[in-house]
Amino acid sequence: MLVAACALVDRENRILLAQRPPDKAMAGLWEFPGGKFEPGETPEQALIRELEEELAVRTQAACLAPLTFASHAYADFHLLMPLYICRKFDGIPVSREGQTLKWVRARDLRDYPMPEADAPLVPVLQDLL
Ligand SMILES: Nc1nc2c([nH]c(=O)n2[C@H]2C[C@H](O)[C@@H](COP(=O)(O)OP(=O)(O)OP(=O)(O)O)O2)c(=O)[nH]1
Repeated sequence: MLVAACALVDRENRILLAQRPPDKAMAGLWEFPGGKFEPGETPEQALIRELEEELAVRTQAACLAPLTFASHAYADFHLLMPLYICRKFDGIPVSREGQTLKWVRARDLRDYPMPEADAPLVPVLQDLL
Protein backbone atom coordinates (compact mmCIF):
# COMPACT_ATOMS: atom_id res chain seq x y z
CA MET A 1 0.00 0.00 0.00
CA LEU A 2 1.26 3.42 -0.96
CA VAL A 3 0.31 6.31 1.29
CA ALA A 4 1.59 9.88 1.17
CA ALA A 5 1.84 11.68 4.51
CA CYS A 6 2.78 15.16 5.57
CA ALA A 7 4.21 16.84 8.65
CA LEU A 8 2.50 20.24 8.54
CA VAL A 9 4.61 22.57 10.65
CA ASP A 10 3.35 25.89 12.01
CA ARG A 11 5.26 29.08 12.84
CA GLU A 12 5.95 27.81 16.35
CA ASN A 13 7.54 24.64 14.94
CA ARG A 14 4.65 22.45 16.05
CA ILE A 15 3.51 19.46 13.98
CA LEU A 16 -0.10 18.69 13.17
CA LEU A 17 -1.34 15.24 14.20
CA ALA A 18 -4.77 13.80 13.44
CA GLN A 19 -6.44 11.10 15.50
CA ARG A 20 -7.84 8.18 13.52
CA PRO A 21 -11.61 7.94 13.97
CA PRO A 22 -13.24 5.09 15.97
CA ASP A 23 -14.72 3.37 12.91
CA LYS A 24 -11.38 2.85 11.13
CA ALA A 25 -8.45 0.47 11.47
CA MET A 26 -5.89 1.69 14.04
CA ALA A 27 -8.64 3.74 15.68
CA GLY A 28 -7.52 6.33 18.20
CA LEU A 29 -3.89 6.41 17.05
CA TRP A 30 -2.36 9.74 16.02
CA GLU A 31 -1.11 10.04 12.45
CA PHE A 32 0.29 12.48 9.97
CA PRO A 33 -2.37 13.77 7.59
CA GLY A 34 -2.39 12.09 4.20
CA GLY A 35 -3.80 9.06 2.47
CA LYS A 36 -3.62 6.54 -0.31
CA PHE A 37 -2.70 7.48 -3.84
CA GLU A 38 -5.48 7.33 -6.40
CA PRO A 39 -4.66 5.77 -9.78
CA GLY A 40 -2.44 8.05 -11.84
CA GLU A 41 -1.68 10.46 -8.99
CA THR A 42 1.80 11.49 -8.00
CA PRO A 43 2.50 11.45 -4.25
CA GLU A 44 2.45 15.24 -4.23
CA GLN A 45 -0.93 15.35 -6.02
CA ALA A 46 -2.35 12.80 -3.57
CA LEU A 47 -1.14 14.84 -0.62
CA ILE A 48 -2.41 18.17 -1.96
CA ARG A 49 -5.82 16.53 -2.50
CA GLU A 50 -5.89 14.86 0.92
CA LEU A 51 -4.85 18.03 2.77
CA GLU A 52 -7.71 19.90 1.11
CA GLU A 53 -10.25 17.10 1.70
CA GLU A 54 -9.28 16.35 5.30
CA LEU A 55 -8.18 19.74 6.61
CA ALA A 56 -9.24 22.46 4.14
CA VAL A 57 -5.55 23.32 3.79
CA ARG A 58 -4.21 24.38 0.43
CA THR A 59 -0.62 23.97 -0.64
CA GLN A 60 1.42 23.18 -3.74
CA ALA A 61 4.07 20.69 -4.80
CA ALA A 62 6.86 23.28 -4.43
CA CYS A 63 5.98 23.57 -0.71
CA LEU A 64 6.22 19.83 -0.06
CA ALA A 65 9.78 18.81 0.83
CA PRO A 66 10.59 15.09 1.03
CA LEU A 67 11.76 14.30 4.55
CA THR A 68 11.93 10.53 4.99
CA PHE A 69 9.77 7.46 4.49
CA ALA A 70 8.24 4.58 6.39
CA SER A 71 8.44 0.99 5.19
CA HIS A 72 6.54 -1.32 7.49
CA ALA A 73 5.04 -4.80 7.31
CA TYR A 74 1.65 -4.86 9.00
CA ALA A 75 0.03 -8.29 9.44
CA ASP A 76 -2.10 -7.90 6.31
CA PHE A 77 -0.25 -5.40 4.09
CA HIS A 78 3.06 -3.67 3.59
CA LEU A 79 3.01 0.10 3.92
CA LEU A 80 5.36 2.32 1.96
CA MET A 81 4.79 5.89 3.07
CA PRO A 82 6.82 8.91 1.98
CA LEU A 83 6.73 11.66 4.61
CA TYR A 84 6.89 15.23 3.38
CA ILE A 85 7.30 18.36 5.45
CA CYS A 86 5.31 21.47 4.67
CA ARG A 87 5.69 24.86 6.32
CA LYS A 88 3.97 26.95 3.65
CA PHE A 89 0.25 26.40 3.34
CA ASP A 90 -2.93 28.46 3.16
CA GLY A 91 -5.77 28.11 5.62
CA ILE A 92 -6.06 27.07 9.24
CA PRO A 93 -6.49 23.29 9.43
CA VAL A 94 -10.02 22.29 10.37
CA SER A 95 -11.33 18.79 10.88
CA ARG A 96 -13.47 18.01 7.83
CA GLU A 97 -13.77 14.26 8.48
CA GLY A 98 -14.40 14.23 12.22
CA GLN A 99 -10.77 13.63 13.22
CA THR A 100 -9.43 15.35 16.33
CA LEU A 101 -6.51 17.57 15.40
CA LYS A 102 -3.63 18.61 17.62
CA TRP A 103 -0.55 20.78 17.12
CA VAL A 104 2.28 18.98 18.93
CA ARG A 105 5.86 19.97 19.74
CA ALA A 106 8.49 17.58 18.37
CA ARG A 107 9.71 16.73 21.87
CA ASP A 108 6.16 15.73 22.88
CA LEU A 109 5.46 13.41 19.92
CA ARG A 110 6.04 10.31 22.06
CA ASP A 111 3.01 11.27 24.18
CA TYR A 112 0.74 10.52 21.20
CA PRO A 113 0.43 6.83 20.32
CA MET A 114 0.99 6.41 16.59
CA PRO A 115 0.68 3.51 14.11
CA GLU A 116 3.66 1.15 14.29
CA ALA A 117 4.98 2.31 10.92
CA ASP A 118 5.45 5.83 12.27
CA ALA A 119 7.90 4.99 15.08
CA PRO A 120 11.07 5.57 12.99
CA LEU A 121 9.72 8.89 11.71
CA VAL A 122 9.57 10.51 15.15
CA PRO A 123 13.34 10.87 15.76
CA VAL A 124 13.79 12.28 12.26
CA LEU A 125 11.35 15.07 13.08
CA GLN A 126 12.83 15.58 16.53
CA ASP A 127 16.32 15.99 15.04
CA LEU A 128 15.03 18.48 12.49
CA LEU A 129 12.78 20.56 14.74
N1 LIG B 1 -2.27 9.15 6.75
C1 LIG B 1 -1.53 8.29 7.44
N2 LIG B 1 -1.70 6.95 7.32
C2 LIG B 1 -0.91 6.16 8.06
C3 LIG B 1 0.09 6.68 8.92
N3 LIG B 1 0.73 5.64 9.51
C4 LIG B 1 0.17 4.50 9.05
O1 LIG B 1 0.48 3.35 9.35
N4 LIG B 1 -0.85 4.81 8.17
C5 LIG B 1 -1.68 3.83 7.50
C6 LIG B 1 -3.08 3.76 8.05
C7 LIG B 1 -3.87 3.28 6.84
O2 LIG B 1 -3.73 1.87 6.75
C8 LIG B 1 -3.14 3.91 5.70
C9 LIG B 1 -3.77 5.24 5.32
O3 LIG B 1 -4.87 5.01 4.57
P1 LIG B 1 -6.02 6.06 4.39
O4 LIG B 1 -5.97 7.11 5.45
O5 LIG B 1 -6.07 6.49 2.99
O6 LIG B 1 -7.28 5.16 4.56
P2 LIG B 1 -7.94 4.64 5.89
O7 LIG B 1 -7.31 3.38 6.37
O8 LIG B 1 -7.96 5.75 6.89
O9 LIG B 1 -9.40 4.28 5.46
P3 LIG B 1 -10.21 4.47 4.12
O10 LIG B 1 -10.09 5.91 3.73
O11 LIG B 1 -9.58 3.52 3.14
O12 LIG B 1 -11.57 4.07 4.53
O13 LIG B 1 -1.82 4.15 6.14
C10 LIG B 1 0.25 8.08 9.03
O14 LIG B 1 1.09 8.62 9.76
N5 LIG B 1 -0.58 8.85 8.27
